[in-house]
Amino acid sequence: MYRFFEEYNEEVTEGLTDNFKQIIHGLGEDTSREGILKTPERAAKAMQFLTQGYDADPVKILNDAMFNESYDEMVVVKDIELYSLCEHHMLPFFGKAHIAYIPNGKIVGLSKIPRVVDVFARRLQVQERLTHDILECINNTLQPQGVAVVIEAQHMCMMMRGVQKQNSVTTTSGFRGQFKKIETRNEFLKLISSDLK
Ligand SMILES: Nc1nc2c(ncn2[C@@H]2O[C@H](COP(=O)(O)OP(=O)(O)OP(=O)(O)O)[C@@H](O)[C@H]2O)c(=O)[nH]1
Ligand SMILES: [Zn+2]
Repeated sequence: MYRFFEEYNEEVTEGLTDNFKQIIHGLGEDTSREGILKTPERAAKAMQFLTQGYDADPVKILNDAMFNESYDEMVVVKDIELYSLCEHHMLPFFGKAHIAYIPNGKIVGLSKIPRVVDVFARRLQVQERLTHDILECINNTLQPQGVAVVIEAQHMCMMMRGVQKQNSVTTTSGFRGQFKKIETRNEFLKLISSDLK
């Protein structure tokens, strides 16, 4: 889901470039200065890159890589790095997602799980909805016996500005199916907190 230069939508790039020029001017900068001359266009492309998740179909990503398999133990993919933008300030929040599911006759290609994380992270988000979007997408598409999502993230809007707390980490989680059971949930939480590599 990584855009290449050719794939930037020209009309969108032009519109965003004009707007970024105004923003930069509004901030008191000289938009004709050499170092800044191309910045509106760079920013327009950067923002399109960071929100490319709107164009992707996470259901298709999962559906195209599902295989019949009788394995019915927990599958855990942990420490998936993620970068998103908070919808309130459009500043980054970033951290890790830990995801598990228990198959119900079908497994999914492992790389597709981080891909689904990226599809939802590369949009304007709040951490709670990001967690929920990933959870529901895997639950509805793979229809496993259970699915669990934990996200730990730091929000630049709480670090660089506003309350200016550098060390707070926000954790959100969601559980479906078998993970509603305390033993299953505990096994997952133990696996994601272990240092086993
Ligand atoms: N629940 C939730 N809140 C978020 C997330 N990202 C940013 N926020 C918060 O969104 C809130 C917006 O609050 P407002 O009072 O409207 O905005 P603000 O005046 O800029 O708030 P401060 O950040 O406290 O200065 C802030 O409390 C942010 O910390 C998120 O992913 N989830
Ligand atoms: Zn914010």
